Amino acid sequence: MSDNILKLRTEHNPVNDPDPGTVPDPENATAEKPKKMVVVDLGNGSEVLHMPRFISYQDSWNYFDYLDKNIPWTRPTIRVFARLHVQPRDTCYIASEGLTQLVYSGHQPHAYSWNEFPPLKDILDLVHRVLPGSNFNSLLLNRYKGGNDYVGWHADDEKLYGPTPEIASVSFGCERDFLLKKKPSKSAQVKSATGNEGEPPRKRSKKLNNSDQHAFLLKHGSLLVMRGYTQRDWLHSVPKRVKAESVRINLTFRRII
Ligand SMILES: O=C(O)CCC(=O)C(=O)O
Ligand SMILES: [Fe+2]
Repeated sequence: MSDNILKLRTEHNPVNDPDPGTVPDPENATAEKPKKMVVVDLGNGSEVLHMPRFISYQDSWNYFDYLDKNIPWTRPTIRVFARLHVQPRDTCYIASEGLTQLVYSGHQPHAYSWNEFPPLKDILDLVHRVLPGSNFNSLLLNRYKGGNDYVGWHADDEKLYGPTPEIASVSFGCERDFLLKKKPSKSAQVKSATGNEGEPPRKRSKKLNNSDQHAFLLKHGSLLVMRGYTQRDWLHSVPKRVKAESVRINLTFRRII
């Protein structure tokens, strides 16, 4: 692919990407519009940022096409609760040199270099610009080929990311729901295991307050950031959706410390 195709702009495109919520500035029609960022305080030092229009519509499709065709996607076999499963989505892993190797669910993905996929470095730059102080050095890519592909409830709480990892997630293509739910507290887990409050543990563990669950629709070109203690205290998932027929590509930037 030629570099020109991927000379991507970050500014707003009024034709492809109308944004009725932002009033144009008649004094300076070319001024870059501030992008909307929603901050959700999850409590106890956990936080989510959501920027639905992070990358413009057309640039996002250019990235989607590049990644769909050029990333060496695989569907590895992973271990979940001592059982082997084919991971229910395609993945690939990129990391800077000299870092601790990532191992998750008994699987050690091959680490490709950023230099092999220059557009990923451009997206990384865009992410660094909206998140001052961030310095990501690895990236897990996911490709969901349709509504049957998913990621189950988990936290990205591997030791190599440290106690308060910041994870920046960029989505292209089919929009999918991204769910967060609070992990049961340690004391609730003990009670639930012993069943000492008269209810079956399964039933009780499903009771969540509204503030203990959140849903975000991750649109084409959006950015979602989890930070603080989100990985310690919360689980997240992208569930199956029968109606999601087309492909979604997701990039999760992380920092290995
Ligand atoms: O696809 C997504 O939005 C989330 C992916 C994810 O949670 C992960 O790769 O750890
Ligand atoms: Fe995750």
